[in-house]
Amino acid sequence: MGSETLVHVFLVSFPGQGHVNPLLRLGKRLASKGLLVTFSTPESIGKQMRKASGCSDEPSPVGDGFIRFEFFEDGWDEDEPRRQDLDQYLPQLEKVGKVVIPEMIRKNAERGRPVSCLINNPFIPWVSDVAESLGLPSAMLWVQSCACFAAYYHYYHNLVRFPSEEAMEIDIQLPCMPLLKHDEVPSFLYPTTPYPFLRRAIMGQYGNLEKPFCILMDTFHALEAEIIEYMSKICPILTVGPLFKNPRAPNAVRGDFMKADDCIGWLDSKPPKSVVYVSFGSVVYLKQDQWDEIAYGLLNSGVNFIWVMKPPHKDSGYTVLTLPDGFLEKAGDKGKVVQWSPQEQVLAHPSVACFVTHCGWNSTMEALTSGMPVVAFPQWGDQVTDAKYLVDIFKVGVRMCRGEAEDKLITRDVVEKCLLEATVGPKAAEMQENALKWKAEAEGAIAEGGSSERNLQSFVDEVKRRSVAGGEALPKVAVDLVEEVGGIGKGVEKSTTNWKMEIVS
Ligand SMILES: O=c1c(-c2ccc(O)cc2)coc2cc(O[C@@H]3O[C@H](CO)[C@@H](O)[C@H](O)[C@H]3O)cc(O)c12
Ligand SMILES: O=c1ccn([C@@H]2O[C@H](COP(=O)(O)OP(=O)(O)O)[C@@H](O)[C@H]2O)c(=O)[nH]1
Repeated sequence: MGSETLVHVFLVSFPGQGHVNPLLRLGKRLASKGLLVTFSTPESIGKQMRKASGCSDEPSPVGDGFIRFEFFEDGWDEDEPRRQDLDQYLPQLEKVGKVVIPEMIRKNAERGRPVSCLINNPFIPWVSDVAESLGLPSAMLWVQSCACFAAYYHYYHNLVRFPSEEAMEIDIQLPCMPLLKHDEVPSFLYPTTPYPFLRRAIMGQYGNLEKPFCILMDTFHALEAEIIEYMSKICPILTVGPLFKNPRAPNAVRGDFMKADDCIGWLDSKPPKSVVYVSFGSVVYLKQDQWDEIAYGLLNSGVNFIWVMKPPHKDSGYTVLTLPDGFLEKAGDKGKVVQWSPQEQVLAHPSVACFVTHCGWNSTMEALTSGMPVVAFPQWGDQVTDAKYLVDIFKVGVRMCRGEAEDKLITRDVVEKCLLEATVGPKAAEMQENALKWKAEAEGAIAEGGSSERNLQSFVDEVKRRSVAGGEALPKVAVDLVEEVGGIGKGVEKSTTNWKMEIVS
């Protein structure tokens, strides 16, 4: 069957690695169930994805369906430094996206690929407005835990008292959740957060939460059962995780922004469970003095290690981190420092014993699902909450730090102690056992008849049902979009205005 005859879903992603990965994984899962999936994000990232991962606009087969990429210009020059400032960038994306996404959808319809559903991830809630104005159904993929979703929900609706300037160090009790200490609440909610723009970005999504007909989540029922059940009574939640394993159709389509360095050959040469994998994800940067302590902790513990040292974005304001003098020589064949790793493969490798992680939700899910114990080194946002769950609830981790807000240097002795605790001895064995239990639960969730698999199937059925009911029509009236057409730069064709006028009249 050609890709033209399939029901078509259009995915729009915020341009961050931690957002692209889960949405692309969802795209592959939907494609494997026989849908045509178009994945879209700004061209600035598209360029990197094409170069590092070979993403193409030609449909690539995945299971019974296809996936293709279609990037869009965000209206700014290639090297515009304002992209690093979300308070400026998010309104720009909204202004441009509200014009170019309908245009892309119209063109797809003209080419025999009418779109039946739009799906976005957090930070770009206006995608649901676009869907509504075109008369299309929309869904949102939440890319953090359900616990964090619940915390933000209670904050947004003012249902519970959160830390405030008057009372910073209060504990928080949310329904169906463990008591969170003040520094275990997602840190964007602290009055003192250095990232108020990320709080605004997340809250923006809650302002639009009634528009998507469904909120998909990259988690699974057994992992967060109580809070999933509680929040499901309030919001139309479908848990579909872990998304990163696609049992039906493993497929080479990837969305890395940087080419991964080869780690597998090196790992193959190491004994089973002898390597510590250290990575702080795509956006966290530590300070130089902390970096030095981790370096000495790794050396002093005598473990083998792979350490990801991602170069900072040139406009991020971060200074390039360095390794202590003679570090690589001292580490010798015990250590490997890379710029970007093939993390999924590393976590699945038998030589790896544990994962020192910043506890981003993707890394958290990938670790749990790979049966990998962790050393938790959270910094901000949902990471501090994920660390709490990894250590105290899922019981697969030891805690190395409580977050950036504590402003505490974690010394090399503590680093060494945590690494040893997580790799040798009874605690390591217990965590390993628990991690394998979660791996098995996760595999059950995505297997035939499992909770996530059933949820994904009912989502696909609903998209198909709505697509028949809606007749896959060309976009309907888009009055509020017409006014915006004037203000955009490149990437928007002249015909936009005419089309708007035709549609409206
Ligand atoms: O990419 C960004 C940007 C950004 C800024 C400028 C620009 O031009 C493009 C992007 C800003 O904040 C982020 C915050 C993130 O938090 C991460 O988001 C994940 C998913 O929400 C969580 O699981 C992790 O714990 C958390 O670290 C992840 C990101 O990828 C980003
Ligand atoms: O060297 C690396 C570091 C990270 N990742 C991937 O990048 C994503 C990071 O997402 P996460 O939510 O963990 O953290 P964020 O980068 O958003 O803070 C995950 O899917 C990782 O597998 C990777 O492939 N190689």
